Amino acid sequence: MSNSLHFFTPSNLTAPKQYLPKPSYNRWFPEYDTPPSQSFLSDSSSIDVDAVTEVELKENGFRSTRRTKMVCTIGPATCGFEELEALAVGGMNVARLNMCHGTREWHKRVIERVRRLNEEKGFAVAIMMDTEGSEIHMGDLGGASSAKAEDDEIWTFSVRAFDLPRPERTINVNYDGFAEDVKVGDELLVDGGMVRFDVIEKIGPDVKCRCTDPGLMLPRANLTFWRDGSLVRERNAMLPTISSKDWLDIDFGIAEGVDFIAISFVKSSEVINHLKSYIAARSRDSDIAVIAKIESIDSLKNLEEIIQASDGAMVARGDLGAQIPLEQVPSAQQKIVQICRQLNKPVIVASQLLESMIEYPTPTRAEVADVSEAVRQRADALMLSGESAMGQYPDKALAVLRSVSVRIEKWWREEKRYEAMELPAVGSSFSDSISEEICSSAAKMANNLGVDALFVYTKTGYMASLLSRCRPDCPIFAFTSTKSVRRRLNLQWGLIPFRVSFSDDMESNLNKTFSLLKARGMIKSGDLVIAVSDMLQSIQVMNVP
Ligand SMILES: Nc1ncnc2c1ncn2[C@@H]1O[C@H](COP(=O)(O)OP(=O)(O)O)[C@@H](O)[C@H]1O
Ligand SMILES: C=C(OP(=O)(O)O)C(=O)O
Ligand SMILES: [K+]
Ligand SMILES: [Mg+2]
Repeated sequence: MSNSLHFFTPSNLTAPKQYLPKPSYNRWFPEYDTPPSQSFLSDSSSIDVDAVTEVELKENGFRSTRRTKMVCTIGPATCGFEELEALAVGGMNVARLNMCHGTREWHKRVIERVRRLNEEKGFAVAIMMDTEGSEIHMGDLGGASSAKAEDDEIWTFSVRAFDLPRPERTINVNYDGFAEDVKVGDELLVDGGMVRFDVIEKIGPDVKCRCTDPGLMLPRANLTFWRDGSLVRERNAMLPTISSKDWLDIDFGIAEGVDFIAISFVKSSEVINHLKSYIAARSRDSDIAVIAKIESIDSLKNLEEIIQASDGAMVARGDLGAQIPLEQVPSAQQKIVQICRQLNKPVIVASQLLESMIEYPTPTRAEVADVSEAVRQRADALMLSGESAMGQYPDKALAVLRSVSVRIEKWWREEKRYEAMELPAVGSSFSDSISEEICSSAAKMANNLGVDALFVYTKTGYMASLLSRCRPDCPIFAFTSTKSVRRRLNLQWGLIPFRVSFSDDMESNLNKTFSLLKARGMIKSGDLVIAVSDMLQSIQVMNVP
């Protein structure tokens, strides 16, 4: 059975495509026992599918496959091949490298391991490089894992570099103008208020401070200072969003072919546009996506233009919570997630999701509620930071994200709890508008007809993102012909990306993918599927033969 609706654009009106040729399945029938590594040869009869997704699909069935994607920050706890593999098995879709920490050599080795994992074990883990940015932070504590400040203690914050061992109660600050900028009487906050000091005296490059709220300070913790109840940010506004060290890291990221570059402390859309042209001029395929981190007051002011210019955004609650009152972070998160959805950009909710799991094997009830809320908001992805980078239980933390996601997504579908979100038109051309209409109609049909899966054939990934944006009840199988597009689609809600070569002939594409997926036990005869593509603007409803 096959029903199709066609929407002709001016271009395909003049050259209508031959449609509905006779199906021929056997040609495409793959070997059952091809190990993932061998299916990576880009011959036309192979399909690349994430080994973990395949297992999840078979275990949970179509409908209960996880829709929310997972990003893990890689650090000392997870940089080894086996630890990376454990995260990949646990469902990590994107590995994040935070350039605040470690050397380029260290990051290069991690990238190589992730690549090897993908090649040898059939994963499609994407890589995100996150810039350091030029905000003020402490030094690395000379190798110590933390420093404890007690009430009333006097500590020295200084721009001087110290010889090791680090003098007692002394903290190095990365920013040369620090001692000039602070004033006696300012309040100095470490990591958004985890530890607080009053500035009591300035002696040349040294700033003496009295601890007013004791606590643990971690290496390279963020520093902000407050005067008369407001954040002092004049100087920060003058620092470049992308520092000279960041540009070197970006060159490194381009050379390594990372999939995403996340930019810290974005203030306006200009820097995003600049970086995008920089990347386009330097990387041949220019398929590195740029993610804007929303973590400053300025980024909140220019939210829409920043998100519009970017390929995605991150709600970076760590620094955001240091710049705006904590009680405003949840509404900012809700707003950022909503704008991203409306502008069709993937959004990551980050920082402290399962903070207690850095030390403990189970999360707090409040953390589970926080993760649930992000899933309920239908964010594209959740991110682990310290939990996976340096925590005791990275795999357990990932398992919590996974199980909470699957549970909340199911609850949402069963209870139909979604408020219908108004999705404004995002495209600029008539053809784009048609694609949007096709995707929203296909998603609606999929919900109303209770289909098993949406199939989308997409060269650039755009059509897949439009379907994802509708957050349909069924999973979306996204077929694309390049590895890089497939890895990038990994960040988007509900997409199960496959790499497969296909032609302009939809009927043969469908037959080919049906038989490839049937052979792997991922679909079966009789399953109801709705298919769309960006080559032929049509919606087809069909049972798998
Ligand atoms: N590449 C790395 N090398 C060493 N430690 C790291 C690395 N990446 C992350 N970490 C550790 O994990 C913690 C949490 O990571 P993240 O949230 O990305 O950084 P930050 O705390 O600087 O915002 C860091 O504070 C640091 O202790
Ligand atoms: C993710 C964040 O950025 P970073 O870890 O680089 O400070 C954050 O501030 O929440
Ligand atoms: K960073
Ligand atoms: Mg940050």
